[in-house]
This record gives sequence, structure tokens and C-alpha cells, in this order.
Amino acid sequence: MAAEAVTAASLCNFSGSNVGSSTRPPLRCFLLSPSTSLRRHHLHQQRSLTSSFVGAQRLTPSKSTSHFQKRNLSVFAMAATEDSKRGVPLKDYRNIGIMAHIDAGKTTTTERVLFYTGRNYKIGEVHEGTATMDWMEQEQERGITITSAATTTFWNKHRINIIDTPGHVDFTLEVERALRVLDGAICLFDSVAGVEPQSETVWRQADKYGVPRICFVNKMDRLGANFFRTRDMIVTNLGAKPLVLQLPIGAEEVFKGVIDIVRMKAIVWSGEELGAKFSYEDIPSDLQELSEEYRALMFDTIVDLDDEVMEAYLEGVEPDEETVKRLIRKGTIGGSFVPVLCGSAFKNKGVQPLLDAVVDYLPSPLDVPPMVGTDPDHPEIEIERVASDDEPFSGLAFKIMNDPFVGSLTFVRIYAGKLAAGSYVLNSNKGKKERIGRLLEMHANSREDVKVALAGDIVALAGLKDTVTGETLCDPEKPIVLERMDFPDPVIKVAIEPKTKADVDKMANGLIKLAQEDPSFHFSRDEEINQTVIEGMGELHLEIIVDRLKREFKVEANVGAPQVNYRESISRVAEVKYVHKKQSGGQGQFADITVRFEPLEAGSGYEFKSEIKGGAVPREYIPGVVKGLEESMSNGVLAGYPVVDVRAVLTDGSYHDVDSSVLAFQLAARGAFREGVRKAAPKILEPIMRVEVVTPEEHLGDVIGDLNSRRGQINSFGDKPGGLKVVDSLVPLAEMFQYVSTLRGMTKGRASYTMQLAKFDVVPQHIQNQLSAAKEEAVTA
Ligand SMILES: Nc1nc2c(ncn2[C@@H]2O[C@H](COP(=O)(O)OP(=O)(O)OP(=O)(O)O)[C@@H](O)[C@H]2O)c(=O)[nH]1
Repeated sequence: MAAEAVTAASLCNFSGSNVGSSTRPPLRCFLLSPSTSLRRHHLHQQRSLTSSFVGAQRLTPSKSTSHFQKRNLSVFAMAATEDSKRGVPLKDYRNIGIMAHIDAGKTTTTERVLFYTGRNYKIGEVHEGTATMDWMEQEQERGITITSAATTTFWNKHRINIIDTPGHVDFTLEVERALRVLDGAICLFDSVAGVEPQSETVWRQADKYGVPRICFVNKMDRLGANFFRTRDMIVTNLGAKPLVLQLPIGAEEVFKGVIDIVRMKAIVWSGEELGAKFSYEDIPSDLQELSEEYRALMFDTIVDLDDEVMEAYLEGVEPDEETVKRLIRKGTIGGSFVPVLCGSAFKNKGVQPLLDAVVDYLPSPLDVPPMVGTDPDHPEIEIERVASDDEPFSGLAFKIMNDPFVGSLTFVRIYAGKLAAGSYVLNSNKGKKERIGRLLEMHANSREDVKVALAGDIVALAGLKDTVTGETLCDPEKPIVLERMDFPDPVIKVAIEPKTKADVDKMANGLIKLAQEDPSFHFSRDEEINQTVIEGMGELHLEIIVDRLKREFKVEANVGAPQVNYRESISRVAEVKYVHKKQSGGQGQFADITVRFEPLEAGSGYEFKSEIKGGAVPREYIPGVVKGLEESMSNGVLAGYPVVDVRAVLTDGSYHDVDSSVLAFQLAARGAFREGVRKAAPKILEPIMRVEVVTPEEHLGDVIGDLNSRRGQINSFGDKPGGLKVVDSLVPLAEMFQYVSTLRGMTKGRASYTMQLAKFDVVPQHIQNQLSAAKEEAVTA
């Protein structure tokens, strides 16, 4: 199977020197970004805004909520009072993720973290395909991490929950999901490749969710490793402010360890095998001056965060280690800067200090703003949940996985309160109760049944029936809907058919399960062409779905050619009067409506509004109009694609005392839609992808020529270390199928690309004609 990106390793066959990048720290004295409190206030507001926006869109749960509340109150209360003694105080929790570009070493680093925290008994190497985090078969075969598995581990009496996040662009939704439930993150970079395109995407996503980060410059042992260049790229490519807390001792094959700028000590590893010992030593004399410069720079940066410390510092008193750590922690959590560390996960150097930094600098659930949700029955009312065991139970389901042993597992981040096995909770999005069968704490290669989970925990629940990703589970007595995630609509689809008739039910069952796990995956039955269609975020995404059908659900399927998810919309306002009349024999049908169709901003979807006055269309018939219009919206007039960004306003109409009915108005609405949309200058829209290609300079001409031939629009060019060029472009998705093979062929496998949805735009007229003709052909066939 073709992966959509070529590995970073294959790009970087240049020899490493520090060309163009100074080891010296940049000039001191720079302005800090907005103060901690300001930023947190902003973040808080941002979360609140999102939640009220989402709340307004959400369907209100049915009345059964309150009935259910009464019935199950006692069960919940009983279960929650069971033994729930907290082993680790909440302030010592770290819920973190590891984010990176593909192949930067996320899986290896996670594996090492699990080894050094003592939970991983037998370590797996990624290249041998046995890494324990990659527990799905095809991940092992492909050597890429697709799903986020949550793993609990312990370091220095701190409980660290790690959520593994995927690096591949087709799985950005997984990254978003993980970011939602994290309190902090490690951002990994390959010290040879520096900041790569996918890291930029993930970095922006982390900005969106206000996730504090520390950076780990990995692979310092590789040929071409360059710590300082990566630090510079954190400034130029990510617009972030790095705070260098470690300097490498050597690089490439003579990489020995790191200098700890906080303690002013060298940390040197005795070997490179798993479990190699390290010792604190004096800083090598050739690095003494540089270390002092970076220490001074660190002081300059952190003292700004505390007036008293600043005053003392200006008078020549350096803050002590405890104060330094406190201020680094404050600045990291407040987003003033990002600590930068380095090492080689593969060669077992730098992992323990990285774990110390997670504990020292990343936030606990108490350090981030309280979770804000809404009242299920009154979405306009906001409710806050402080991270505490004493608050009502509130948790968010962020991942569903099919486990071969336990069945379906729902991963939940508990924001507040306690959750007991055997208790009942409320799924407040659906207004349905769920019984908690088993509560499992997940480790990389083992799972532990626990009786009670507490605020801050990430646990897997077995036995839930109705809950899907993104939904809230809460105390039935104190219902809350936490923010829902926005899931992008799929951009690509393929027809799929089981190879044997006997597999029809099995396939349907598999598709239902997979769609529950992954909200960016949709499937539907197209009765017109008698086919099942699956939709997703990219070719690889759908290939993996088909692969999982085969492996997990034992369904062999034939798959059609991928197709783009086009949309239809209108360009101008048009009003139409439509009369539906049938009055020959028996009961007649009569409905008369006037509807105005108005174009809306991109991304607005579809809206209906009634401006009927004086009962021109009686109230009981309006649902008929709504239904008729809604049905038509899924089938545009040009080529049958869903219609978006349109408001339909019912402005006038008339009815007949005997012959009018809901059905007659429904049929009139369909007619009004057909005529009205035709008058409103309909258009077909296509997904346009932002495509970023990184290529050696000698292939730049070919890459650009090829993008142009794909209707691409080149936005900008840039330089990357090692004579690489970056081309930033917008290309219609329809032109990007199998791009990976073309790019490989054209550049001898030395270029890579990333791609994500940028916008929907109007297709050229000749393509519109082709799509309309194809639709007509399919209907007449
Ligand atoms: N030389 C060197 N190689 C490393 C290091 N860390 C990881 N690698 C190698 O880099 C390759 C990719 O590492 P992974 O850990 O799979 O990277 P990943 O970021 O999890 O990749 P995806 O799962 O595809 O996102 C593997 O062959 C690793 O052995 C390192 O510190 N030094």
C-alpha cells in the first residue's frame, strides 16, 4: 500500500555541519508574550465561546433525561462512595501527548519512556515491528502510528498518562482529539530535518487548544544532526520562543549527553544500550562559555515573570534552582516560551531528563483552566467543572477502540468527580444512561482493572453501548455537555462491496463499529446505484478502513476508484413561486409556496427561515416545507451533490381547506427547490487542498511543473536546511490521487509532501459540465 509521505530519513542524505546556524544564543532582552493570567483568561474565554457555539448547534436531549436522573440517582451515589482513595495527588498528574512529524521518533521515545518508567517489560524496536504502543496489526506492518492509545505510567511519584498521537496528515483529527484531552505536550523534532511541515500543523493545532509544550530535539546521534538549527527553526517556522535548557555534548556518532543549563552540570551516558547509566559531571571546558551564555539568557527570560526575582537579579543575585524551576514552569504553562531539550531516544540518551522536565514544567490538571460545558437542556447556560474529586463526575469520551479481548473500549478523560465500576452515568449528548462495566487502566502491554477512577484520570471503559467519540459522560444528577469537537466533513469517497453475499451483514456491522470509533469516517448506502459508499479524509484513511474491515471483521471487499466529495451551492438570490396541484378525481392535492434562496458564507451549511405572516401557510403545513427542502438539499440540481451554504426563506403561500396536506407542501417544496436553485446561478464546489512539498532543489522545476498541470496554484517557495526547497500550493483534491507515486518517481523518493483541506472552491465550467453529464448518465443507466 502506498503511504502518502516519504520518510524524512530519505530526504536528508546531506552531511551535517552547522552552516548557516550559529551556536550562540540570539541577542538577549526580548519582549515576553502576553502575561500568564491574560493568556489563561483568553484561553478560558476561547473555550467558553466554543462551548456556547457548539451548545447552540446541539440537539437538546429528550425529556427522558430527568426521568432517568431520578431513577438512577441512588445507584450512582452508591457506587461513587466506594473506596476511592487517591494514590497520587492531582497536582502530581501529567496528562501529556507526544506530537511530531512522521518518523521524528515518537514511537521510539514513547517506548523508552515506558521502559524507563518501569512499566514496559520487553521493549520493542519500531523497525522490527514490535513496538508495544503500535498495537494494531497494520500499524506494525506499516511502521506508522495511527491511533492514539492512552498509557498510564509513573515517574518520581508522578502519574503520567501518555496519549500517543499520530503524525500522518490523514489523521490530523486523531491529533485534535488527543489535544483536547491533554494538559501538556512534548513536541519532538528530528535534529536533522528540524521543524517539518507536519510539526507546523500540529503546533498550530496545539496553539488552538492552548496546550503548553516542551520541545525535544531527537536523533542527535544521526549524521547531520544540528541542535541549533532546529532551535532557530522553532523561531522562524513556528514563531515560538525557545528557552534552551540543555545543550548537546557532541553530535552524530560522538553525541555523549547533554549540559543541564539549570544545574550547570553535564549529564553523560556510559553507553547507548537500553538502560545505559548516566552520571552528572563537570561541564567540559570547551562548552563552559557557551553554557554560561545560555544560562544568562535563561535568567534574562525567566526573571521577567517575577518582579521580586527580577529586582534581586538586577542587583546581582541569581535565583536558586527551585526558583528557576518554578519560573520555567510558570512561563511554560503560561505560553511565554517553550523549553528546549535534546537527546537520542534510539541511543537511550536524554530520556530521563525529558521525564524530569515533564514533571517539572508541564501542567497538572489543576494548572489549566477549569473545563467549561453547557446545561443539556439550556445550551445557553454555561457550567464550569473544576478539576476535583468532589465535583460532579464529568468526562469526555475521546477515543473508541475495538479490542480483541474486551470488545469495544471507550477512552475517557475524567475532568471532575469520580467514576466507579458498576455505576450508571448519563451520556448527556444523547440523554441516555450507560452502565460502566469495567474500568481499565491501560499500560503499553497490560491492563489493570480498577474500581474507581478519579478526576484527572484517563481510563478505558468496557461495555458502553451508545457512546461515541466526542460525547460527554456525567453524573445523572448534575448533567453537563462538555464542548463537542468540530469534525471536518469527509473529502473523499469510494464505493465498497463485499466479495461474497454472505458478508453483507458482517460488512454493515464492521462499518457501524468503525464509524463509532472515528467521526471523520462516514458510510452510506446509495440506493440509486445500489452501492455502499465510504467517506473519509484521504486515500490512506480509507485504505486503512478497508484493511481493518478485512482484519478485524473478516470481510473481504471490492473497492472502487476514489471520488471527490463535491458540493453544490448558489451564487445569487432568487425567489420562486411554486404551486403543487392535483385535482383530478378523489382527494386532491394543493400547496402554494413562495421561497427565496439566498447564498450564505462558506461553511454555513443550510438554514431554513419562515417569514409567513397571517397564516398564509398554516403552521401545521410548515414541517412539510421544511422536509421537502431538506430532502432536496442532499441532491443538488447540477450533478446531485449535497447543497451547502444556502438559506431558504419561506415568504408567502396559500392553501386549500380540503386539498392541502403536509405531503402536498412537501412536494411543493421540492418543486420550489428545483426551480429556485436553477434561478440562483447554481455552482459546483470542490475541495482544494493545501499541499506542501519539500524537495531537493534539483527537482524543484519538475515538482512545480507537475503541480501546475494539476490545476495547482503556487503560493510561495521557501528554503529548508540541506538545500531543500519547500513549495506551498493549493491544488484541487481531484488532481491529487496517487500523487505519492508520481512524486516518488519524479524525485527518486527524495521529496515528501503533506496535504490538508484548505477550502471549497468553484470548479471550472468544463469540469462542471463533465460532472453533470456523468450524473445524467448514471441516472439513465
Ligand atoms: N538515529 C536515530 N534514529 C531514531 C531515533 N529515534 C527514532 N529513530 C528511528 O527513526 C525511525 C522512526 O521512528 P518512530 O519512533 O517510528 O517515529 P514516529 O514518529 O513514531 O513515526 P510514526 O509512527 O510514523 O509517526 C525508526 O527507524 C527509529 O528507529 C534516534 O534518536 N536516533
